[in-house]
Amino acid sequence: MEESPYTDLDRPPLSQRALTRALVRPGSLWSSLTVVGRTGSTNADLADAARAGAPEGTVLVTEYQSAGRGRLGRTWSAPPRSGLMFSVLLRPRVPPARLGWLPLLVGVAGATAVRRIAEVDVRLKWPNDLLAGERKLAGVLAERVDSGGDAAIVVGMGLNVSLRPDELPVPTATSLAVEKAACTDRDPLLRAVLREIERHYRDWTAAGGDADAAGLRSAYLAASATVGREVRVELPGDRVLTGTATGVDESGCLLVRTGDGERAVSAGEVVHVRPAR
Ligand SMILES: O=C(O)CCCC[C@@H]1SC[C@@H]2NC(=O)N[C@@H]21
Repeated sequence: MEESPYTDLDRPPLSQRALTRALVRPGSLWSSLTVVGRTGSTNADLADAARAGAPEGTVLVTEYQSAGRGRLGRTWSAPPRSGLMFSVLLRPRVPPARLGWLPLLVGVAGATAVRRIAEVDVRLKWPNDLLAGERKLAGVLAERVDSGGDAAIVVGMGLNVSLRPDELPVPTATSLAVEKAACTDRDPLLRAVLREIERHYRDWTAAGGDADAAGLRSAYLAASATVGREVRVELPGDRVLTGTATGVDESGCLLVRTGDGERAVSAGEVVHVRPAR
């Protein structure tokens, strides 16, 4: 088996038993919760499980990933037990045009949980990066899986928890420890994130994926660090868009007012230029 490049195991493990007892209950969205010591990517594992017919609400958590996936073809890595890295399998019955709100929903849930448990003031860079100041604390990757029938979507989150400054993957990243969080215990953090996802997901699916009716758009805008700012958006295919971010549409696209009118962006890397006046 491929060895981890890290030797520092001076960090407490997650408790599958306690997490399962707290989260996997009759009537709960979460149907099973598994913690593994290591894997390639929890998103890849749950995509395989989805194709094999795994039910909605399957949760996979890992202490270490050797091939963690990020948005836009990037990677995600962290020393063992230093972060929260998990994926959930969801099968939302909402119109396909509204599915773009699901990763935003998970971002809102993460931000709420981190604020409450860790007492760190986080905001969301569109679509769903959790920022402390302008530095990235967590990211979300949603991947659609073709498993026949309803849409199956695997949503994964990586949250930097106890990484020291020298362990951060890039200078623009941060961790709860670096931000002097009130709590860096991953069990309560994971419980809070999953409970927040469940709460928003129930409201959103009950509203047929309508982000306004579910109160999701207002929650997202309240947490947004992007809307109202001047932005540069690096679009797929080396194109760049500049303008002012004005909102998020019913599909979860970022609306940007440019010199040529308003554009709806469905994918890309946002760079905050400076506050809009
Ligand atoms: O900001 C990003 O680019 C998204 C990062 C998402 C990382 C998480 S870690 C758990 C899950 N499994 C993966 O392979 N990726 C996501």
